[in-house]
Amino acid sequence: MTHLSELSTRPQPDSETVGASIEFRNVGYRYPSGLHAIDGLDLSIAGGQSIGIVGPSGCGKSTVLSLIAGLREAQVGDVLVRPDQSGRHLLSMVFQKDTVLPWLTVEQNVRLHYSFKKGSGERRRGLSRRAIDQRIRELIAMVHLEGFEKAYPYQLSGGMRRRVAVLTSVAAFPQILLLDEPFSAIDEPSRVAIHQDVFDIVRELGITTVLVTHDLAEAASMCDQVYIMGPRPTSVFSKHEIPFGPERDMMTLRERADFLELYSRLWRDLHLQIDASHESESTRDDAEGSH
Ligand SMILES: Nc1ncnc2c1ncn2[C@@H]1O[C@H](COP(=O)(O)OP(=O)(O)OP(=O)(O)O)[C@@H](O)[C@H]1O
Repeated sequence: MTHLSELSTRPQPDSETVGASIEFRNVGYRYPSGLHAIDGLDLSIAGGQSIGIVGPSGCGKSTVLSLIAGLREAQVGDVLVRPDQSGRHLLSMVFQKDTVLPWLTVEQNVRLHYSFKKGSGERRRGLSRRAIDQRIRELIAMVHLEGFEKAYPYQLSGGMRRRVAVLTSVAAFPQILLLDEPFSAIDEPSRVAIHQDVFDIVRELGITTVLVTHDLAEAASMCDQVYIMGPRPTSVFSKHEIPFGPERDMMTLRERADFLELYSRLWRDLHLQIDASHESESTRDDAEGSH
């Protein structure tokens, strides 16, 4: 990929561009229906760090993201999102479903989101139309879509559309990026290539990233910490430090013995929680059946 350090768009990294920090303190959340989704959840994410959230199906992972995004409010405990000092756009989200606008080309989609960049006012600050065009081109090059600027989303493969979706979400240079199973619908080789792009982009831009996924290898390769969640109402079952550092080659990482060893530790915990989730579901069914 093209490194931002080679680009004129590179935001000036300084102590202020580190991304927002996020903390959950003993958080509990119930849906208005009464369904208890989260109970006693503690999480701590430093600015610029990437964490992965993995757990049994339906345990409450997406609910955690909606609390960070402020779409829902916890009834118990505190969700603290502390912006950095940069004044950057606070938060962007990428979902599993396509969020690319189908009536705009790749370049127009990226330009639209770039225009959301907080405090940019770049035309007003005297940046010429040509310079902005150059920045848009550079952003597109970051995800290897040169030559597809004028293509519409329907003319792209699933993997390419995902690249555009991720690119639009980082074009506004957010402090936080929330990813909700964003790559699950794409084939494995494309997925690993996109992991590399996203990993490099969020590192370079200093974006705090929270990734919800069912793919343990994805979490282990892209994150600094992985949290394995327990059954609903969910809380953290175990937290794992990922030791692979800021320079990672996604293609070869999966072949390494230390990666496979970590993967098997993660899997062991996830397996336990999947079993626990089945047990608590059958207990719930029994309790409901006895009424
Ligand atoms: N708006 C809602 N009202 C009531 N219950 C909801 C609502 N949204 C989700 N739920 C329920 O809350 C629980 C947690 O949902 P959530 O989507 O957070 O789980 P998840 O771990 O992300 O699921 P999955 O692994 O299947 O993507 C589930 O039982 C779900 O059915």
